[in-house]
Amino acid sequence: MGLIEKIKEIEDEMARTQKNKATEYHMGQLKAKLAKYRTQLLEPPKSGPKGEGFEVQKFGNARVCMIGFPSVGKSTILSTLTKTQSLVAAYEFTTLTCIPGVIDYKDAKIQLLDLPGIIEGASEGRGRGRQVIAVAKACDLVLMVLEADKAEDQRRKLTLELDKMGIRLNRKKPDVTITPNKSGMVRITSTIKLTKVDEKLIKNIMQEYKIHNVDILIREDITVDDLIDIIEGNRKYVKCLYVFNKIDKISIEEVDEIARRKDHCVISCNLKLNLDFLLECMWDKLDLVRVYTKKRGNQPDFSDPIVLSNDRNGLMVRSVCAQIHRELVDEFKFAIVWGRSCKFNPQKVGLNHVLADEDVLQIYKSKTKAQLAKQNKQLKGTKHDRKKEEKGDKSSKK
Ligand SMILES: Nc1nc2c(ncn2[C@@H]2O[C@H](COP(=O)(O)OP(=O)(O)OP(=O)(O)O)[C@@H](O)[C@H]2O)c(=O)[nH]1
Ligand SMILES: [K+]
Ligand SMILES: [Mg+2]
Repeated sequence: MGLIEKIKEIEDEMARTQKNKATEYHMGQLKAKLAKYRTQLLEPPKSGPKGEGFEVQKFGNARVCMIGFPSVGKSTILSTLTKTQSLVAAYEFTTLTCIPGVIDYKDAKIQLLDLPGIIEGASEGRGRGRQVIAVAKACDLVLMVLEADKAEDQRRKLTLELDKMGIRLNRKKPDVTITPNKSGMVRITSTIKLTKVDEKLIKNIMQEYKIHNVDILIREDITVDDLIDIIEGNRKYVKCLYVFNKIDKISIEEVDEIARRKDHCVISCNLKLNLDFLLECMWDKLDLVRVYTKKRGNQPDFSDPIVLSNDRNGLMVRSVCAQIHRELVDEFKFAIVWGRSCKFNPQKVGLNHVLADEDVLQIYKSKTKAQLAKQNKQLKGTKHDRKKEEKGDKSSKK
């Protein structure tokens, strides 16, 4: 039996099983089994053709991709927001590969990826769904593009497909730490009351994974799925913005209601409606921080910031140095900062100072290794000369 069939079998059994307190433990075990098969499915094939991925070179300060059903308007969005033209047509699967474009926004460059449409069953290999979803895993933000009049159904299906491939949208990694011990048992500590799992259920799951010697520290009211996510360890927590396109097809009342929801943006490419707001939403969601560097006595270059990602690189001065030059962290002496991250303006700071958007930074270096070596050489040289002179003095006195 292939993996897909095994998965199907467990899914069928889960659908058949009534959900109640008595079946809770069995359901937990089924979920763990399912997760294990799905992880196997995610592993690249050991032999045979790997299947063409959609590798596109990273560019710019952040990467955003568009995921959606066919013909929801992904290519229209790319062609509208960037200088790149991606083929737009009324038939499904117009786009067959990954097409990158660049959005210039607030001095930053954001790479936007147009992708083929995906359909139900994508995670199990229908169409090029698996490759498409793999791209989403490596992005800073997913735009889930939905057709306004079919949006809820599309959203539910897409979320499920992404979920099956280990992508959790707009969620944080559950606060659970599992550390090995030598006690020969599973020890569970929780800092808050657990209402969705009990000790027996947790131990059942651990047994399913054949994990016996661990301490589990739980700091939030987790579900079985959260626990499995932590054990599997390969989940990706990705930000998502729900983009409702073609709002020209629904009523103004509906538009108004959707527009008020968190992480939602309503647009119409045809009517060129709200596209500026889409950019603003993307920018807010990406949460990028721009830092302008300046040289002593000069004005900062406000057109060319160093862009830091709030979650990936961290916001410390150290990250800026690392982006400028590999050795700058070692050569760093101190920096002076103007801006919102400071108590005083300007302020002298070290490598661990946390920067804020639009800060201005002036870095002072200590001498580089090469400079130090040169200095040493010169010093040696002068010592040598002095000795010579001294010797000369002595001999002349003789
Ligand atoms: N009514 C309406 N139609 C739109 C809008 N935006 C795009 N379309 C149309 O939707 C159709 C599909 O657009 P595409 O941009 O090719 O869609 P896609 O998502 O890239 O499609 P695939 O590449 O096939 O997955 C085209 O006929 C567009 O003109 C809109 O805001 N309103
Ligand atoms: K299309
Ligand atoms: Mg397209």
